Amino acid sequence: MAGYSFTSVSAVPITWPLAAFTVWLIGRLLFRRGYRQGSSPPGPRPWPVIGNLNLIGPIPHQSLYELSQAYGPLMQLKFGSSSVVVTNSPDMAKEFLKTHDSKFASRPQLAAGKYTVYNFSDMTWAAYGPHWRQGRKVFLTHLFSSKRLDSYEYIRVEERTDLLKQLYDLRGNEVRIRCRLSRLNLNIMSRVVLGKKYSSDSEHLRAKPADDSVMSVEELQVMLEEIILLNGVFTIGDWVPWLARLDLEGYVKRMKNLSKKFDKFIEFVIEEHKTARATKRVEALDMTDVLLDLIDDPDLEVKWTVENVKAFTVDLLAGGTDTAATTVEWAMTELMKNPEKMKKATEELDGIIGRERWVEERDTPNLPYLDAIMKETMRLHPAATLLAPHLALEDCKIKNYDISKGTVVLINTWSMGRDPTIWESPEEFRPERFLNKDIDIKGKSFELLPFGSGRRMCPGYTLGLKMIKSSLANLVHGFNWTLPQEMKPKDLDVEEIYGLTTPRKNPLVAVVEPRLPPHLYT
Ligand code: HEM
Repeated sequence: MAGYSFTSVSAVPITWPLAAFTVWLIGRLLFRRGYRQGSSPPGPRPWPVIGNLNLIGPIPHQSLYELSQAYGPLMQLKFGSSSVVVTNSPDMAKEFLKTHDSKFASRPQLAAGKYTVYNFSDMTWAAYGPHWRQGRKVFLTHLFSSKRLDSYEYIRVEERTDLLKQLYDLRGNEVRIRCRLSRLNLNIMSRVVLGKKYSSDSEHLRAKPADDSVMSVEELQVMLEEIILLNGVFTIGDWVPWLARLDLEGYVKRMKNLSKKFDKFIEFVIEEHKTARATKRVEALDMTDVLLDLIDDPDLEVKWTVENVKAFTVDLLAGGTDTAATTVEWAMTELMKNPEKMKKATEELDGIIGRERWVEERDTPNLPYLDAIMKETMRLHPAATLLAPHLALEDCKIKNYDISKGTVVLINTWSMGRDPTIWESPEEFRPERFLNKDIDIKGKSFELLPFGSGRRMCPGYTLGLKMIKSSLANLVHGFNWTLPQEMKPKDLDVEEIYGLTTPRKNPLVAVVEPRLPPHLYT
C-alpha cells in the first residue's frame, strides 16, 4: 500500500532585519524543493510555502497549533536542513511514545545541551544509550525513590510554612504569586539537592554581608529563568549548521556566559561538600553527596565524572523549580478568573480539612476537586507545551507515514489540550470534566501528557506533583485572593511566554487576606 505524503511547511525564521534577510535568502536558496514521503517515488516537487513561522526565540506552539488545524494530526516542517515532525493527536503521540518508544527515545544534539549542561552530560539532553540509561537509574533509584522523597518532606513543610507566614505578613497587600512560588521551590530544591540554600535575599545579604551565601536568591532565580529560556529557544545554528559560528541571535554567547556562572556556583558547592566529607562533618546525605559518591563507584557501566555531577545538579535545580511554579500560577489565575470554581475548592477544603489546620501532603488523595483543578490546569496550560524534543534513531513507519532516522519529533500537548474533538468546550476552565473520569496524568492517557510518557517521561513527576498539590491547596485554603483595584476576573489575561516552560506573560498579582484563625500563621 502506498504511504501517505506529509504536508510539508517551510519554516522561515524571522529575526532582526539583516539576519532575517540572510535567513530568508538561505531559505529561498536551500528549501525551494520538497519531496514526497512514503513508498511512492521521492521525486522532487515544489515545496509549498504556506506562510512564515516567526521563529525568533522559542518555538511557538500556538503557530504550530494553527498550522496543524489546516494540515492535520501529523505535519512535517523543515527547520533548515532538518525534518521536524509535529503531532497534535493522542493516537499519534501514543505511536511515538509507546508503540515505537525505543525508536524515538533520543534527543537532538542542540546547542542548549552542549553549552548549558556540560556537553550533554546531564539526563535531559543525553542521547539515548548507556549514559542516559545509567543516569535514569540514578535518578529513579537514588534520588527519587519514595523513601528518599519522604525523607525530605520536612523540608517541603518548613519552606511552605515560611511562605505562608510571609503571605500572612503581607495581608491586605498585592502579591506577585509566581515570584513567591519560584522562591519556595528554589528553596526546597536547593536544600534537597545542595543540602542548604546557598543563597539569601538581597536585603538580608545587605544587612549581613558576612552571611555564608554565595549569591542572592534573586540572582539564582534569574539564572534559572535564563536556563529555562535558553533551553527552549530556536537557535538557527542548530538547524543550519554552517551558520552556527555566526550565532545570529546571540543565544550561544548567552549560554556560555550562563554556564560559566553556574559552573562557579556548583564548583563552590562541590568543594564545600568535599571538605565536609573529608572532615566527616556530613550531617545529611543530600543529592549532591549521592552524585559525588558515584564518582568512586567501580561498578558503574559508564564512568561517572564531575561533569555528570554538575550537569545533573543543573537538571535538578532547573527541572524542579520553574515547572511547578508555572503550573500553580496558572491554576491560581484560572481560579481567580472563575470565582465559582475557587468557591468549590474552598468548600472542599473546609469540608475535608476544616479551618483549624493546614493541608498536609497526606491529605491530597482525599481532595478530588483539587486534583481535578490541577489536571484541568495542566490540560490548558501544560508546563512543557511541546515536551522536550525527541529524535528518531532509525527509519520507522508510523501509521503508514515514513519517518526517517534523524527526524526531530515534537508532541504538541498544548494543541491536544485544546482540541474540540477531544474536549468539550476546550477553552473553558472546567475541572468537573475530570471528576469521576479515569484520566491519568502519568503517561497513560495520551490526550493529557503534562509529563510526557514512555522512556523519556519526566522522572521528577512525583516530586513535582507533591510540590504543586500542597502549595496550591494551602494557598487556596489559607487565604482569600482578590484582584487589585477595579480589576474584574474577565480582565485577567492568559497571555503566555513561549519557552521550554510556558508561564504567564504578565505575572499574576493579587491581594491576599488570611482566612484561617491567626494562630495558624505564627
Ligand atoms: C510540574 C512539574 C513538572 C513537569 C510538568 C515536568 C515536565 C516534564 C516533561 C514534559 C518532560 C519531557 C518528557 C519527554 O521528553 O517526553 C520532562 C523531563 C524531565 N524532567 Fe520534568 N517536569 C516536572 C518536574 C520535574 C522535577 C521536579 C524534576 C527534577 C527535580 C524534573 C526533571 C526532569 C528531567 C531530568 C527530565 C528529562 C528526562 C529524560 O530526558 O529522560 N522534572 N519533565
